[in-house]
Amino acid sequence: MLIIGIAGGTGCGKTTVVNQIINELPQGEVGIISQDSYYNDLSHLSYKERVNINFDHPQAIDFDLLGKHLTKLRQGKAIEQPVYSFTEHNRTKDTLLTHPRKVMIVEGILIMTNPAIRDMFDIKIYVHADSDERLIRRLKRDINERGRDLEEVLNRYQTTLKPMHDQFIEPTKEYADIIIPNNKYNTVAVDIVRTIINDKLG
Ligand SMILES: Nc1ncnc2c1ncn2[C@@H]1O[C@H](COP(=O)(O)OP(=O)(O)O)[C@@H](O)[C@H]1O
Ligand SMILES: Nc1ccn([C@@H]2O[C@H](COP(=O)(O)O)[C@@H](O)[C@H]2O)c(=O)n1
Repeated sequence: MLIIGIAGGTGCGKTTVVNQIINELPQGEVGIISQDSYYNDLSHLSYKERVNINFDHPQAIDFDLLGKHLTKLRQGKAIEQPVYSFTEHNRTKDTLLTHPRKVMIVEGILIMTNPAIRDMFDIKIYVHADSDERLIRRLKRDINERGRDLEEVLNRYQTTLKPMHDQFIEPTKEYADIIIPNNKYNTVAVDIVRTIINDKLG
């Protein structure tokens, strides 16, 4: 199994790049794990308390569970990937049965901040987009798809998102084997990663 980690700040285009990579690859050969599925279970907190959580700090992630799941997948065993709700700020009761594949892609803002998780990646990719571009994308996406408003996104940006990005996320760029510039759609970089994966798939 080849495990590829794809990190980068919010709105840089990780999910989009992953979808572009797997598009045109044989179905059933590549699996996806999203870091968002591994936000800590916050069922013990009220909605009001959950809203105030710093979701951009490494401590917001259940890296133990993510590590256990990646180990199981490497052993050829299926896992029950949690399903996350951005409107509830919590895991749902659902899980997604995720089977091991020849290539597993793990994507998320904080996945390279944890040394044990980082070590599990055979290839580490960092997607870069400038912070103004990321903020614009995030505003549009969170308002259109994640039930947020302008005030919420800007407030979160100033209080946690930007400081956590500078402190924890951007520094993980130094661990990357490949950095994908993504201010514009980057089909060349996507093709290169797809070629590497195709090689592995034989
Ligand atoms: N290169 C790009 N140029 C313009 N918009 C993009 C680009 N890549 C992604 N987007 C858009 O930006 C938003 C955030 O992208 P997404 O892939 O969800 O980022 P991430 O997973 O890194 O947070 C989405 O609405 C997506 O369609
Ligand atoms: N309840 C939550 C949990 C996380 N976020 C934000 O999601 C961002 C990470 O996801 P991307 O798809 O953008 O990589 C992160 O910046 C958190 O602030 C949230 O808004 N609400």
